[in-house]
Amino acid sequence: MSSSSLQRGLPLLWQQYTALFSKNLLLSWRSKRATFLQLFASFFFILLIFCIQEAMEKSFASSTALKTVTDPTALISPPIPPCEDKFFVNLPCYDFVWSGNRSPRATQIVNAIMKNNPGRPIPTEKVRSFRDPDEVDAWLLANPLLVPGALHFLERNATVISYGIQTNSTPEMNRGRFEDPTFKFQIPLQIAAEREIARSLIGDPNYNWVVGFKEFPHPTIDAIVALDSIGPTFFLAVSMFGFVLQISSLITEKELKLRQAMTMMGVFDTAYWLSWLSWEGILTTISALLTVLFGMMFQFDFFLKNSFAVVFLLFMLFQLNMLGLAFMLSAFISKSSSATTVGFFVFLVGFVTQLATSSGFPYAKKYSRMIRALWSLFPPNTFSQGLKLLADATSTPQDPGISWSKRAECGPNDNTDCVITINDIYLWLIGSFFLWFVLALYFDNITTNASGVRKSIFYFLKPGYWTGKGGNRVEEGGICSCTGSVPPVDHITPDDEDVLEEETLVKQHSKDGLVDPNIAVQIRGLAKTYPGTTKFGCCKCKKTSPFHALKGLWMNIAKDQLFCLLGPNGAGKTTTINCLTGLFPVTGGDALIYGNSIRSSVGMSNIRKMIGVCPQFDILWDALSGEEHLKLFASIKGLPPASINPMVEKSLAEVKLTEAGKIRAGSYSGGMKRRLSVAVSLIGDPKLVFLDEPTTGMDPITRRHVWDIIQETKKGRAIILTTHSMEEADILSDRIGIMAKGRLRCIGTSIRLKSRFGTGFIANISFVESKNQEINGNNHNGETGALDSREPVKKFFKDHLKVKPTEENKTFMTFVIPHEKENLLTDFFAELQDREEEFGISDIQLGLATLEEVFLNIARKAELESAAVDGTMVTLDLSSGSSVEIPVGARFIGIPGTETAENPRGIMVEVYWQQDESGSLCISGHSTEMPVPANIPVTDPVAPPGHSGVNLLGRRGRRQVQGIVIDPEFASFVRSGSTSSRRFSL
Ligand SMILES: Nc1ncnc2c1ncn2[C@@H]1O[C@H](COP(=O)(O)OP(=O)(O)OP(=O)(O)O)[C@@H](O)[C@H]1O
Repeated sequence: MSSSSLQRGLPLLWQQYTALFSKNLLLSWRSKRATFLQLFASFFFILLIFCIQEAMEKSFASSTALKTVTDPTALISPPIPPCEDKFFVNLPCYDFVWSGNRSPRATQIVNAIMKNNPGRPIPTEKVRSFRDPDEVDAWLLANPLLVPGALHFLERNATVISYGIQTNSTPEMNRGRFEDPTFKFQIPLQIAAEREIARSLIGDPNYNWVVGFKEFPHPTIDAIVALDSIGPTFFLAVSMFGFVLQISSLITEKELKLRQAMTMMGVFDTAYWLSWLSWEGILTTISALLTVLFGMMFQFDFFLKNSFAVVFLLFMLFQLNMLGLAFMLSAFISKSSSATTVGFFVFLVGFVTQLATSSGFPYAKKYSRMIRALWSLFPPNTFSQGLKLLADATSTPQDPGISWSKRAECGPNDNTDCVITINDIYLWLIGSFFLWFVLALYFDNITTNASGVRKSIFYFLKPGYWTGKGGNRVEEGGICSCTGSVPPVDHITPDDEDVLEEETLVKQHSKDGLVDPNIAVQIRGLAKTYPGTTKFGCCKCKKTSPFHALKGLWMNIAKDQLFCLLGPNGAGKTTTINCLTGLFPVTGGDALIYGNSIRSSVGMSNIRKMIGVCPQFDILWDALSGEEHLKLFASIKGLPPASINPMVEKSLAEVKLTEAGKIRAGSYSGGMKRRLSVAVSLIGDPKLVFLDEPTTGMDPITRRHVWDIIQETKKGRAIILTTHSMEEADILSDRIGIMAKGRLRCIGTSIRLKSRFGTGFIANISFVESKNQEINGNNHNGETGALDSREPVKKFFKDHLKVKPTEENKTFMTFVIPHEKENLLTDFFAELQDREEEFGISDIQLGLATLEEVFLNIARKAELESAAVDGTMVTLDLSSGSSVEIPVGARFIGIPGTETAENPRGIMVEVYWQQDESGSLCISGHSTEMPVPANIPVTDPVAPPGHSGVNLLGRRGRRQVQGIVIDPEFASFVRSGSTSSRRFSL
């Protein structure tokens, strides 16, 4: 399938939208628990409100507060209650105390009060008497909470008895019940005192004294009391489920670079956002609908009396607003684990502002419009006011609620200070939703993505953004960080002849404006410097200095060619790929991909249609299967719908994932994930494929299988492959470029590199076992004998080529023959073959050095080059037990202090290097000690920058001895650098 047959324009937008929508649906379906909570959380909260209301009704059972009272019944002569009935009392308590006990008449009156208390004569131990009110006060002060009140009698004369009442006037609340001291205690005590005083004065102990008390007729206070007060908080909590889930889905896609992968596949931002908006919009609508239905199910007047549409719209618009807010906030969050924290913070802020809203702020005439407008931007506030309006409209049985037609009118209960109607609330919610959504899109573009790039602050002012022809240019660094000035990279003329030749060729093409039809990618002086940034955090300033990751790459990559980019960690391979795929803006130079410049937005959008990328890390959704991944990416890429299913089947079969095609990628092994990533990169038959370490984590069999796939797909397209496996590079590549420290160090076919940078030819000589034994005669066991039998061969090599075996055992010997002896080899091996029988040789193999050796050589030289500049040292432990510090990558090291009469120039060793698991260079061993050749004159010791002077162990403190570098490369780096003194000059 060629890029020309891919979908474009509106059909592509629609295809991407439907694919992304299905992806969102699948993700929600696969995380059922979270989706269930999002939809049904309202049920639990409404149930809770219902329970709270029931509990309130129970505790108010003795009061008429929650009942409608139209014809209040009179309370006739209520009795003095027992003191234990009080909410807060210390036992044993008194029902009342009194003063005036020196008056017999008062004593008689009190006795009558106790005896005649309706329904319950008061026992004597429940009453306490005092002489006068002062005594009572002193006692009350010393004995709190022992009595609800006191009576004070004063007999003035035979016909006048004064009395006074003293009560604890604090009203009290306990578990939702209310105790008013006037009704609970004072009135019964007063009635009792007056009744008995009257009887005493009249002299008739049966005198009838009836007093009745009636409350006002009043309507019920509906359960909406609960909804009105706790409703806003509870419904805010309901919306938080969706809010947190939404933020975490968006951030996860950003964090796992899934968004970036989709962008590289050419996803439209519009399709991406619309797919989220519509799916979450559906969930929100269902959740709002269920909230209203649950409210009706629990028979709340709030939900029953207000029109269904009015209530539903309020809940739906509110939840949609919270969604917009979630979209917007997600632009500022980089870790999905922070979603809950952000959700909690928003909830807390919402809770506080809702409290203020419930208390009337700022929806009253005394507050300015401006304050109201600002306040209404935060969805929980408007929602809270909406709930209040609807609750007010159903607060009494007579209130009919708000109907759809009356939504723009002020309710009957709030028309005195009516500044906002439910219709205004809708308008605010719709307006603020669009505001949040537009801000979400804007911030999404101008905040840095997972790769640390963003669009400019005014990107939307560029016409190219709207026409689709450009406007995709990205910048580096966050909006709150200032990128420092980027120092230019010095151009260094390559010292390798092949690299220089390639550079000259590309420069010539570029100068002549020539586009070679056989070239897929032409890299023209590509440079990339990660700018140093200064980030202003809360209390500190973070500074990083600029880093030159690519220092000018020039090369051609032909069509139908697999170009392998090798290099140690940090060489700049991934940076090259990211620049070529448009993920990072380039600092200098350019690259043409099939004639399209990566620096032009139009070029880049053309390039995206013809490339496939398998990034270094697997970019997959754990919850989607292999098949679903391929379908999604194929749809994003724009494959015609009819071709998607056959393509997916074929692709799965190619990467041997047919069986696992329906299994979720989360349960794939590392190798399976890589294979799926390779399959994704090949979707749509791209003309250029980038494979960044595609076989990492694969077992040898699968790796070979993937090699087969790559070999197969090589036909008709260019592939740029990076790998740390030399075997892979050797087998697959048509051409290899080895990079180190941001520069191309060598380029050519595998054979060319081996012959130029390997130590030479490797000759493996195998011996005939029986011949050995024959020569050994009767010494069958002796190793010495076996070795002696090979002496003639050793001598033959030494005499003709001046080489010793690097490895030897009973049955074979290995010799490394330097390149300069190449012209002697034909005659040498011809003679060796002729004398095979004489030497007891069974087989002779001659090969070139391995690519690994070439790679290590190049990496070692690059490390040494940078060690000369920045002084990176490692410790070399010598077999003699001592150790020296040497620059990373140094090959020949002179050991200071080993000069003797026999070896006037001292001793040196050859250091062997290898790559560790992380790809860094480390010492693997060293050769036996040997004298420093006589032709190397001894001068001052080498002191790379950062290392001040030589410190010989024991002479100055306990610092390490620094080895003396005898590598020619190091000498030349140091000479061109800042350090001028060397111990050996070459
Ligand atoms: N966003 C960034 N900001 C600053 N420096 C970066 C950034 N990305 C990469 N680098 C640095 O640029 C250098 C090149 O990195 P790059 O990822 O291209 O190396 P690589 O050759 O792909 O290595 P590997 O084999 O480990 O993948 C490294 O030293 C790295 O630390």
